[in-house]
Amino acid sequence: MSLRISVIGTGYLGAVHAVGMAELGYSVVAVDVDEAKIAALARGEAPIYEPGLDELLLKHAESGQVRFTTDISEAADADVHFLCVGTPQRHDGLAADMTYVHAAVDALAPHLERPCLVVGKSTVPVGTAVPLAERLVKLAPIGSGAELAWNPEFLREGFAVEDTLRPDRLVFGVSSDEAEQQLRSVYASAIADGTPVVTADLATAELVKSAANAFLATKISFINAMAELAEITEADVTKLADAIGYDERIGRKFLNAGLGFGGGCLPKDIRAFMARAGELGAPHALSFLGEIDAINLRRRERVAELARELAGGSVAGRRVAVLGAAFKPQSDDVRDSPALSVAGQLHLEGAHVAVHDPRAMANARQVYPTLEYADTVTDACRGAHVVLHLTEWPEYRRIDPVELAEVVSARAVVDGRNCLDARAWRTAGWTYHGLGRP
Ligand SMILES: NC(=O)c1ccc[n+]([C@@H]2O[C@H](COP(=O)([O-])OP(=O)(O)OC[C@H]3O[C@@H](n4cnc5c(N)ncnc54)[C@H](O)[C@@H]3O)[C@@H](O)[C@H]2O)c1
Ligand SMILES: O=c1ccn([C@@H]2O[C@H](COP(=O)(O)OP(=O)(O)O[C@H]3O[C@H](CO)[C@@H](O)[C@H](O)[C@H]3O)[C@@H](O)[C@H]2O)c(=O)[nH]1
Repeated sequence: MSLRISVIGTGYLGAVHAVGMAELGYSVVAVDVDEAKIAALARGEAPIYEPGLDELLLKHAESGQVRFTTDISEAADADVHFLCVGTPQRHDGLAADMTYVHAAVDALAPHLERPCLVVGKSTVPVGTAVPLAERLVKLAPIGSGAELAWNPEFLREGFAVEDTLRPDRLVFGVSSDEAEQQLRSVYASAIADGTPVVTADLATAELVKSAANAFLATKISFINAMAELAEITEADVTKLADAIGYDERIGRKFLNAGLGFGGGCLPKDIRAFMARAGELGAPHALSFLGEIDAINLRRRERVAELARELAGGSVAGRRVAVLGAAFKPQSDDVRDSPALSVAGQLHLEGAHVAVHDPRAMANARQVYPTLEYADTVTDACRGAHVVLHLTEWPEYRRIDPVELAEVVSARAVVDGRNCLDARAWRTAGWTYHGLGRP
């Protein structure tokens, strides 16, 4: 009989994971406490924008391969339960808020009458899983045989469906051979296609995830530190990245200098990692991540500063067009969006900020309701004294600077992602400013 899977938490990770498991042929029940989200998913409507998700969701919701519910007791019969709830940054510090993980286990455990594997996918501080396993066993009915494993998730938003169906690696944090075998059967098709598997203890699996995101954040801040120097020396950080990236030990990926990293993962994960190191008595081990965070946040301030300079010293009373609201292209996610952070700052300084984004306007409006939102790039830029290109949607690269010049008040553009055609913009009479790119 095919495996029965439950997925607890249907956000950016869980919704895709649930649908991905259905695509692999498993019978899936997906649970969330958010009634509106579950109602939308049950209708076959994805509550997030993620390329490829709509089609798969519709197919599997209609066929009943995946069901959505707010009633966690409906997950009781699953063989494998994936925990995909949020672990955001706490409001009172850097550490991860583990409330949702605990609540999910507390709600699920009493229903686990039969042997099953509960698999954590959320990103958690190292040292979470062992006590969580004890909590699970304590709250499950006596003799239920429920066991905990950790299988961190590495998907990228914008490529989430692809990364779920064809992961580049699998990490299984397990306490028994049975747990490993169960995870191997869940992911049998990816493993048959050659996806490498690293099997480890629970702590290693947790640590791998934090380490991966810390490394990615470090790579981005490294190149952005180079961009700071390139800007002063009028060197070109994009060429620098190409040149060092040809060294296979370095690699060109994640060396795109610009406005820096945001989103629901890298910023909060490096902070939680630092906080955890402190709790473990090793604060110095990760103190460099504080600098990685600081370099990253300086990029946002630099773009705000350039906007002020280009607007004649202050943005008060000036019109600023912000192209991009999502934290990255191909996503509607605005969590810790660098673009919106800059937009919000300039708005606070008295600018009239008009934002455009192909997918993230509804989410942006919820977080920054006082900004203006324009349906088209042209409308966002009408009368602008400065245009800020802050999220590199492909359509922004196709903007004709000659046409756009007709609607702005001043031809000044900051390319916060260093990917517009600088020569074309300058030829059309614009003052073009990249970040570490002359
Ligand atoms: N977003 C990503 O690309 C990604 C990738 C890898 C790992 N992660 C990690 O996965 C976790 C989830 O991230 P996300 O981006 O999907 O967050 P999210 O906020 O989009 O989704 C979390 C979901 O969990 C639900 N939830 C909260 N408490 C619940 C409970 N008790 N029972 C059932 N549902 C509950 C929320 O309503 C929400 O829908 C985080 O730990 C994150 O770091 C995320
Ligand atoms: O060269 C680069 C690459 C990325 N970014 C920025 O970095 C952020 C994060 O990008 P990316 O890592 O592609 O997006 P996420 O979807 O947040 O994915 C990260 O976070 C997930 C959640 O933990 C992990 O699963 C993924 O492996 C990890 O890449 C975005 O703001 C990007 O604009 C840069 O500034 N320069």
